[in-house]
Amino acid sequence: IEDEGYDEGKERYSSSTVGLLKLLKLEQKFVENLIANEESETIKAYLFSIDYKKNQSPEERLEYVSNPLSAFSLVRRTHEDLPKWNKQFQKEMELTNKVVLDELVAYIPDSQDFLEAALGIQRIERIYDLRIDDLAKGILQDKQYSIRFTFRDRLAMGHLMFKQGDFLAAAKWYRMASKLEPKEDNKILNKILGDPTDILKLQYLKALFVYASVFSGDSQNNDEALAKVEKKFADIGNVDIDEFYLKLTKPENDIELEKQLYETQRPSTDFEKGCHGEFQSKSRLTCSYNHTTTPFLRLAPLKMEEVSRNPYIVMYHDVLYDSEIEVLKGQSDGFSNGFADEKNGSIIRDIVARHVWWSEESPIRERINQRIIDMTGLNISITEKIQVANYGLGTYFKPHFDYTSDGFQTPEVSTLGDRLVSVLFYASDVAQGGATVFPELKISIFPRIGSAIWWYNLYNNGTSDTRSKHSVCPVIQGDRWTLTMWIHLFPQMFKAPCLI
Ligand SMILES: O=C(O)CCC(=O)C(=O)O
Ligand SMILES: [Fe+2]
Repeated sequence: IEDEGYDEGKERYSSSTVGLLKLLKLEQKFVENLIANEESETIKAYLFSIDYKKNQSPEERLEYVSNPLSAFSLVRRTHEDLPKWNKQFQKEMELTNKVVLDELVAYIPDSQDFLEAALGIQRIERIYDLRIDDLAKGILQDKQYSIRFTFRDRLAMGHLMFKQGDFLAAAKWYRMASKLEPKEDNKILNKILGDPTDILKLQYLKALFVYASVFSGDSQNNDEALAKVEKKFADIGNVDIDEFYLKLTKPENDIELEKQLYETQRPSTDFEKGCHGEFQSKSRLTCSYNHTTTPFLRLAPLKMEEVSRNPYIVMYHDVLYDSEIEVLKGQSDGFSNGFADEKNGSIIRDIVARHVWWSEESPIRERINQRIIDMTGLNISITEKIQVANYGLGTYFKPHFDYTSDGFQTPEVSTLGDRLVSVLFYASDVAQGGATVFPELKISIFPRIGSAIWWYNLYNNGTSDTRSKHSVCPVIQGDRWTLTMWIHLFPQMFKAPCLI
């Protein structure tokens, strides 16, 4: 992460489906500029390698970027391959629009974005306890998707995990790459993108040896093991490597190896259990129509479901309308990039794309404000902002608190007090993953379009309630949209005097 420094101005395509759609569009523009020369073998090979023609309609495109495997593929091939293809096209062809191609290539994902995409895949694997061999084959939890990781995708995951020092994961990915290697032995591809077979062999063996050396106690840690292995391999010739690799990949040996690689199991944390949907659903508290919080509700009561009584968490259904969702998604032009975990040494919890929605005058904003008042009975100051968030490839939120003693200071807090209540609207369904989890309370809530939850972050006396700790599980498959508002303490002075 440190390599290139963190450049906030750069597009983070992988952190939101909005970003990924932009990237897909970029690739499609690139293709459109080649179509005139469609007969060329090189272009044919390129179009084949990106599975062009699959994503014609907006629905298909959204589906494509909502799947972590195809999303990763997209980021990888635009980052790694596109510049090489471009170079080849420029050299080989009489293209009228060479400048356009160069211009498009200038916007490809950088290595930070590429790494974020790999970390998203890793996060899905870890948090949902998936097997890498399943993932590579398009099996996500119990669902088999038609999308598979290609040879180069698998190899790239291996390299990135290796670089992260996760040698077990690297070995698992290299193993999966080795299974596709002969089939994708495509001459044109290898000529233009390079033939990584030798690298695969070497890296696969290195990853295995490093892992085994630490696992067996031969080395104290990864660094020591890696140093030993590098030294050993420096003396070995290619013939030995080939021989070793051949042995390793023999079916009978591979089966044994597979067992060993997947042997160790780690118990799930409470957050992860929540993500798996393992928490017992609380015996139904109450489901009812709320027609008392505000006078308006007498006419149009809201569907309310208590999630927890102490601390109080409540869910409302059908409180955000499709027409409103359309409008708030339309705000996505102003999205700021998602952040990585680490930024200037301080932990940043937010890796999703966010947009702060300030426009107080909009009638929609007023309606949503009113609905928040109807649901909570609290006083919303006009200076409170609403945030639209859109998630991307395996993006999530670490367990955190919304009150600002968790290390966050916002200008509102000094004038409005701490964040008493969090209100969260779900502006989409999520096909797989993406639950909101309260690990201390053993509660998880899976997004349902149009629903909202709200909860207290502070006790009645204004001090922090640590039970409000919550997190967002990585999205596995889907397009997650939310709307968040924090209601601050001071404006409740007269609304709910007993609070303070
Ligand atoms: O989207 C969610 O489920 C929760 C988001 C959240 O925790 C936050 O915005 O602080
Ligand atoms: Fe939060």
